Amino acid sequence: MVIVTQAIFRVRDCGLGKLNASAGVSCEQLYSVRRDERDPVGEQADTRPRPSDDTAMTSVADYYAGKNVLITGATGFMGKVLVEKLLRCCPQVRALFLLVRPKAGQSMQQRVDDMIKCKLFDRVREDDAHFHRKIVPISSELTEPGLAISPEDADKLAACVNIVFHCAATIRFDEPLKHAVQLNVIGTQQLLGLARRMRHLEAFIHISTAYANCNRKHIDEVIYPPPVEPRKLIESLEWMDDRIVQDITPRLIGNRPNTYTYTKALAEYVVQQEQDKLNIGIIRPSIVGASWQEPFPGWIDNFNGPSGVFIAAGKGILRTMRANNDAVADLIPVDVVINLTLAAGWYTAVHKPKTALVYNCTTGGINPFHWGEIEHHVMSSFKRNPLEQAFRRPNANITSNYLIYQYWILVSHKFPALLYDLVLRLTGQKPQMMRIFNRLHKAISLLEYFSSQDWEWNSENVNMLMAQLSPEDRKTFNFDVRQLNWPEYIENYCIGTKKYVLNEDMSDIPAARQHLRKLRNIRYTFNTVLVVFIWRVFIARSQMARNIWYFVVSLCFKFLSYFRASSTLTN
Ligand SMILES: CCCCCCCCCCCCCCCC(=O)SCCNC(=O)CCNC(=O)[C@H](O)C(C)(C)COP(=O)(O)OP(=O)(O)OC[C@H]1O[C@@H](n2cnc3c(N)ncnc32)[C@H](O)[C@@H]1OP(=O)(O)O
Ligand SMILES: NC(=O)C1=CN([C@@H]2O[C@H](COP(=O)(O)OP(=O)(O)OC[C@H]3O[C@@H](n4cnc5c(N)ncnc54)[C@H](OP(=O)(O)O)[C@@H]3O)[C@@H](O)[C@H]2O)C=CC1
Repeated sequence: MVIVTQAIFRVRDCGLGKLNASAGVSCEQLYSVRRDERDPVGEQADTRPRPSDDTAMTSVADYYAGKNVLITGATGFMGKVLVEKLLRCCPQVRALFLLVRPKAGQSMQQRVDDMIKCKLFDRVREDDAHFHRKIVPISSELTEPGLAISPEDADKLAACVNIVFHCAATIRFDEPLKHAVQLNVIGTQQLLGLARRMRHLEAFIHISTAYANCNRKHIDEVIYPPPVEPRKLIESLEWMDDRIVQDITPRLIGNRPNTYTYTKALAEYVVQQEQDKLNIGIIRPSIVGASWQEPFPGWIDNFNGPSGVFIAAGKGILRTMRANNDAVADLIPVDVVINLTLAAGWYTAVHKPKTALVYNCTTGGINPFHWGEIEHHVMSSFKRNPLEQAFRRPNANITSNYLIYQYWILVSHKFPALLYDLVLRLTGQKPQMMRIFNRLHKAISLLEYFSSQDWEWNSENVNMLMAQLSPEDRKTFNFDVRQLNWPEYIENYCIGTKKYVLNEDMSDIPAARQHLRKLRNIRYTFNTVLVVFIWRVFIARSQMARNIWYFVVSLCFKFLSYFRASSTLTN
């Protein structure tokens, strides 16, 4: 409560801040500190923002040359890809200021060091072994007053930053409303407050979601009126205790499925309020999946959205899910989203649109693919490239029928889990399968809203942006999803979950295939034993079943004798 109150005061303070508020520390002073220890290019780099007349004709990479970029959420899935792409394709970028919080006993510096060691950065490392010198981590917790940035750092940022990419958010579908508001709405307000202090800011790019307005079927590239005035909501949450907030959350979010989409809609409105003072672009990606092409196909590092479902299906745990076979699966590769984001940053800074431009970054209207097709390709891909130690052979079926779904949950999830746990108990081990299934059921129940229906997104601004790019930039910052070959993409996606999420070795595939064959044989044996057992029980109890059995057996016998006789005659 105290945090919310302080945050609101801070936001109000920020609201009074003037665009050119004195930062107290100059950009040169910042680099006098950083240059010695980290930034060898600092001497030559030009920190002054370029006038838009000069930049109007520049390429995207040229625009970012010499710029100081601030990124929130850089340790997240999309943030990492953004950092990588900027460093690789805009090598003249001056510095990347990453707002990072210490987490799980690690300092922000350790977290950034770990992040840049990961495979995602291999290509950047090849090009420039010292790329880390351009990265300047800034300690920040977005839910704290003033983003918990030290006054010195805040002054430095105000003096230097040219472009802001705001990626940080809570993307959990079960986030309590208060926390979702604190991060997604108040955090955004506070960042805008800081942005208003940035004397050389040219663009503020906010990452939203295509589902911010999922209560509508047709979604244009406009900011719709918010479900509630954010200020009023923030004021109310200030005095309400968590229990009350929990009780009223369903009524507040109305026909949106969760606090995530609700708070992202509020955040868009909050960002829009600044369009008179800042050059703003809003990116709305749909369901962000593994990379399509860059830095290499299939890169993914988390269980969010479809990735967790694919892995659970590949491991043979997930056998069914509620989804509409014919609904459009609006997946968008992460590299496409990042390319569009960087291009939008360039366009916003150079062309300075009068109002905030929204970019619906989706595939459904351009190159549609459906959940039924996804199911087919995911299953066949995991049969070709199996995951290690699968629980059962991959075989998931999606259905939109509630009763069929419940039937499969019982027969294919709960019954095997009970059986497996029984075996574990009997062998003196801790039962675990039922617990895993309960967590899986919670996850898929939160996703089914998105897989059971489809939406139509207008993408005029995306088309306009593409038309503005030079042919060269259209290749380097490619977001033309018409070229996306879905079966190939899904295959790489599944392999990516194996390699990068589960850290499995591709050389183990023969052993994994052998394991699947073993599971198939176990299944055949189990099914045969089951059928014989049921039949035996049935025969023992019913005269009619016995008669049918004798009839079938005698028929088979006659059939065999006939064949034997006819083959003797022909010989
Ligand atoms: C072949 C079939 C084709 C059909 C395929 C249809 C796919 C249909 C996708 C629609 C997707 C819409 C996406 C909207 C697009 C945005 O705008 S937002 C971005 C997406 N955001 C998310 O996906 C966040 C969703 N996740 C959550 O909210 C939380 O992780 C959950 C699901 C509530 C679970 O929270 P938790 O219990 O606190 O714990 P957490 O550590 O997060 O995860 C617990 C377990 O659930 C598992 N899990 C987490 N996420 C998932 C997941 N997505 N799936 C499975 N398991 C998961 C974890 O692996 C973990 O397992 P264990 O390692 O414990 O065994
Ligand atoms: N993934 C998807 O399918 C989609 C995502 N989006 C949007 O894209 C953006 C990025 O999503 P994605 O990369 O997938 O999300 P991730 O969950 O992977 O990353 C979230 C980032 O936000 C940071 N963050 C969270 N809480 C705080 C905090 N209190 N203070 C500082 N930083 C914080 C995280 O830091 P830390 O590492 O410290 O936790 C992390 O870097 C979000 O705005 C999301 O709404 C939109 C559509 C789809």
